[in-house]
Amino acid sequence: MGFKMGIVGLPNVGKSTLFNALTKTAAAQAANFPFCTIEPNVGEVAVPDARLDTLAKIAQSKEIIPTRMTFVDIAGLVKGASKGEGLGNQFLANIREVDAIAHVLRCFEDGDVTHVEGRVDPVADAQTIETELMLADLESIEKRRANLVRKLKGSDKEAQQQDRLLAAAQEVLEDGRPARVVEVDAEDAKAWKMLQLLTTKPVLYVCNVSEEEAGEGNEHSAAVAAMAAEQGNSHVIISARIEEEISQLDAEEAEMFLGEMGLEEPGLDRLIRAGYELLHLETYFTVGPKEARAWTIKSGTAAPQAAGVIHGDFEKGFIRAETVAYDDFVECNGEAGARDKGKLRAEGKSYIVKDGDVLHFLFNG
Ligand SMILES: Nc1ncnc2c1ncn2[C@@H]1O[C@H](COP(=O)(O)OP(=O)(O)OP(=O)(O)O)[C@@H](O)[C@H]1O
Ligand SMILES: [Mg+2]
Repeated sequence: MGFKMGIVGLPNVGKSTLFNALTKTAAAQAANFPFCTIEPNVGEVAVPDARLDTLAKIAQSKEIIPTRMTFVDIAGLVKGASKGEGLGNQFLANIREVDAIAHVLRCFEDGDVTHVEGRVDPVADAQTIETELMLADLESIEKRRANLVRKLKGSDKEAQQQDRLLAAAQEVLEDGRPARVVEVDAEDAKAWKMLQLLTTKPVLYVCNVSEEEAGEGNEHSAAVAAMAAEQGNSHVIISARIEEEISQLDAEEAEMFLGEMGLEEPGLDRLIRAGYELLHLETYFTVGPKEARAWTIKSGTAAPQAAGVIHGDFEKGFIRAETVAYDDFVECNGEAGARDKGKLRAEGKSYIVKDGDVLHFLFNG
């Protein structure tokens, strides 16, 4: 399925620096994915997961293949983008296509790097961008509702549902709030998502701080943290500059560098994991002597659909899944041990796959 995060923010806040750092990681592992096509501003990034290495060691897998997430580096938005012909609207269309937004906020003071508004104030910047996204949503809602008028005269159920949802979004937006605050029933969830409103996308704030502040952050990132908590959004503190430097080092050098900076892991790993959580994603594994591989599913996915992530035929011909929980797999030192100790379960079509499951699918095909 492929989950996409859009990197969004004002110009010159460090979006491309971050994107470059992220995609350097992917470049190093690109050999594992010979068939993956990458557009210039779109990059696939491996999702770091220490469990995969542990599983590979136990099963003596020849290859380790992490699961991946897509990042899209979107050009800077400015005040008035929602009204802008051409580029402004083009960028907004790019945002429409992503599943979640990584909103980069300039939290570093550096006189040499120009801030478009001439001051460092990430909370105000966040509001500038959110306002543009809200205006863009309002405009598209008005257009769409106008187009629905004719259909509403008949008894088109779908049009009625759309119009009702659009009206609910319009009401909060006119009140100066993002559409994500609208509470949506389960029956409307799909149609709501299909509206692709920009301000319904989950947001992760990325506080881009200076190199010295990568560990603890600063007053600006603290202000963002407070804003995020109030909104129910999450945030990470990162120095895009450092991440870029780290991404160019080999594993050993990177570890030394991190140690010197007093950091436990690259900020990118935290960012990717936060994005994963934001999208309610989970990982299951397939493990054998050939390869140990991680796969991404939405939380709450049933076994046949989880199998479908590997191949459509696995889903169509699904018979059952042999399942070992990650901890059991490690404790029993592999699948054979798990089987001996009765930790290998056979699960049917209604089984909801759990994060960390090691799976083996049986199917007709
Ligand atoms: N944490 C940081 N500390 C200091 N300088 C930084 C930091 N992050 C990025 N920069 C610098 O800020 C400048 C702008 O970065 P970058 O080009 O990544 O921004 P951008 O958001 O992609 O801009 P645009 O929207 O114009 O494409 C670069 O000179 C970059 O080196
Ligand atoms: Mg850029």
